[in-house]
Amino acid sequence: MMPTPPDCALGRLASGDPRVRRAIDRAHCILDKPIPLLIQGESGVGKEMFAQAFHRSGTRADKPFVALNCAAIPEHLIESELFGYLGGAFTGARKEGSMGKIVQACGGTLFLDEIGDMPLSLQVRLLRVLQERVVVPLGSVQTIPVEFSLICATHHHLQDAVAHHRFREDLYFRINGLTVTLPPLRERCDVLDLAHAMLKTSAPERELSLTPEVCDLFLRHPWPGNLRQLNNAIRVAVALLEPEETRICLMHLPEELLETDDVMPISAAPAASAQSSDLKSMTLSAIDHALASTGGNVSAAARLLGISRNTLYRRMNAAPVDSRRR
Ligand SMILES: Nc1ncnc2c1ncn2[C@@H]1O[C@H](COP(=O)(O)OP(=O)(O)OP(=O)(O)O)[C@@H](O)[C@H]1O
Repeated sequence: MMPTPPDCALGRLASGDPRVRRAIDRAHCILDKPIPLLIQGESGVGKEMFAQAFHRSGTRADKPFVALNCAAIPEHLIESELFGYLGGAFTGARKEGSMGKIVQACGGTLFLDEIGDMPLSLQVRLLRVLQERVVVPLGSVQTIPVEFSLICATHHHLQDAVAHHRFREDLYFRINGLTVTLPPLRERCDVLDLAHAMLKTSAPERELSLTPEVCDLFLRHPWPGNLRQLNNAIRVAVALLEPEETRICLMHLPEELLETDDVMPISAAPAASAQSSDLKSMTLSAIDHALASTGGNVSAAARLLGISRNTLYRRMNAAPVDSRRR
């Protein structure tokens, strides 16, 4: 499998994690081929961002990317949103009708988020569209030919849903040309890389870093909200930073991160002592992760941790042998 070129949108998705890298490379192999992509993973792992990057990397990049979240709208509305309708097709319908997401996506990409939550009755209709490549809007007898690239995403295990008759097997085989699974953030080894990339995006004009305590917390936190939660934490921290400050420390983080962690709560840790205890409390897991994600490059690991190279060497040498085996 060829590595994804770094100059396309898929290649630019920050990832030092081998599972994500493999998902990117596999998806890149089917770019511009008539193979539907299915993206699995917990909420907030970046499924929609992955789908958008996939769309932007292909020849359809300048065509529409049309998304529909099947879990976010009621059953009767999904039908009209997806297939469109003629004016007056049902009570409350717009006078001028609606072309529907499938027709809007023609020539581009249709992204069906939370496909596992699509009601069974609509699954039959979607299957027909995918097989026959035509849409019949509600209230119409005319067929509209459609051509689009399909990406679906779900946090459900679709094979289980098929086994429990909540998802049609024939539709499952239609939509999973290639399945990629994005791991939850707690299992990724590039949490600090992601945090730094998000820092750059949140404050492009500033040279900001994370204190070792923050790195340590980030590495230990279970991140139930995944990348969405990390991104939110970074945005909050940047907003709370004083203009002259350049280091994100614990006091800048959202409270729920500190409450669910065994780090000393901020109420008991005044800002000054939080700063001075940074280095002492930096655990070896932070150092190990930083070294692992930089391929053992001490200078890069020190930059990632927001400390100098010499300080990192001192910290590594001071580490008791037993604790290094943790
Ligand atoms: N590769 C990435 N780099 C930086 N930030 C990211 C990345 N992927 C996701 N994010 C951040 O996480 C947020 C959630 O991403 P996204 O909506 O793609 O997740 P999702 O898995 O589709 O979530 P859901 O299942 O809840 O719809 C995004 O708004 C973005 O802020």
